[in-house]
Amino acid sequence: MTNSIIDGKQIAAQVTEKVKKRVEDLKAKGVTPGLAVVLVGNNAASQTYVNNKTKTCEKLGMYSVLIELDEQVSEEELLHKVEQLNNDDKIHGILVQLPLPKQIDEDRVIAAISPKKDVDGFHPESVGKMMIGQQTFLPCTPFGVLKLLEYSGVDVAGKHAVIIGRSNIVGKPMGQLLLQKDATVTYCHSRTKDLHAFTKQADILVVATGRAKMIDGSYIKEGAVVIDVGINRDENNKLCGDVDFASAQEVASKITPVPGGVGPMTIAMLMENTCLAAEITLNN
Ligand SMILES: NC(=O)C1=CN([C@@H]2O[C@H](COP(=O)(O)OP(=O)(O)OC[C@H]3O[C@@H](n4cnc5c(N)ncnc54)[C@H](OP(=O)(O)O)[C@@H]3O)[C@@H](O)[C@H]2O)C=CC1
Ligand SMILES: Nc1nc(=O)c2c([nH]1)NC[C@@H]1CN(c3ccc(C(=O)N[C@@H](CCC(=O)O)C(=O)O)cc3)C=[N+]21
Ligand SMILES: [Mg+2]
Repeated sequence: MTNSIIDGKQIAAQVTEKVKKRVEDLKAKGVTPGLAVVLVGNNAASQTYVNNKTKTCEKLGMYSVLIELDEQVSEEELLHKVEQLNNDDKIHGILVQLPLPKQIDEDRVIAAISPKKDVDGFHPESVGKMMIGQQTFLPCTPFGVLKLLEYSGVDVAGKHAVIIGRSNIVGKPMGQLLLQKDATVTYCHSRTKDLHAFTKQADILVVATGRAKMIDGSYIKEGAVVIDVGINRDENNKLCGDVDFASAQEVASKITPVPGGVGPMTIAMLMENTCLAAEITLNN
């Protein structure tokens, strides 16, 4: 198969270049887009993503604050913090890094974020609007995958898209967004019987399971487009996806690597959403 590797880092750079111009316009009008990232506890992986987010903000001339709370923080304290950020005019976007420790009800925290500042697109109001095709903040990872496909010249309409994974933050919204682009969508998950039978029919295969290298070339139809959302560590502690890249690229026509695929797009779309949030406040 003559395949091409989808360069997520490069496409993310193109997306953020456009955001940078919008940030300059906003600043000329007296508004600096601001993002608050709330990190509870000191999970090493979360720390990396969170650092990427605040670094990218700075590069684009955006304002960013990182709020680090103790692993033991109470739900009440966290909700109080979110409320402060909701009322802070310098902050246009709020992201509470997931997962949260077990004493905290994630649904309550997400629901407490003002939908106007919900740049993750996880609030029930945002999810509902997305479902019915109304303008809203789209969740960054699936939104980033749509952009990757668009920039790579993959036409989604009429294609069979198979999503492995049905989480609220990746799999579920991914299927909805592809459906809105006129794909025929199949969801697979841990209870799916005969996964092969479904994946082998996929023109576009999106893998978001959190299982290192579980999808090898044998699951993939010749010429399919393969999008690997997974971020895992392999036996040598090296970053790897949910797809076994070496065997998958033998059969795929286009494939995303890990790192350098979906991850950088997630960050780019977060920047775009934050910029959009600031533009909306300026126009209201
Ligand atoms: N690149 C990026 O920007 C991002 C990457 N990620 C990464 O993407 C991956 C998925 O994340 P997330 O959606 O949050 O994970 P979750 O653990 O919330 O969901 C995993 C999904 O995969 C399904 N699944 C698990 N094992 C299998 C299996 N053997 N066969 C079929 N389906 C299976 C589960 O099914 P069931 O529902 O039945 O349990 C579930 O729906 C992780 O590696 C994560 O680190 C996540 C967010 C952003
Ligand atoms: N409220 C919330 N919103 C999120 O968007 C969210 C979250 N919680 N919790 C965790 C997941 C994971 N996630 C990633 C973001 C960037 C990379 C990323 O930048 N990856 C790079 C490098 C990764 C590295 O070097 O470790 C790459 O794949 O090339 C990865 C994963 C966002 N998430
Ligand atoms: Mg919890």
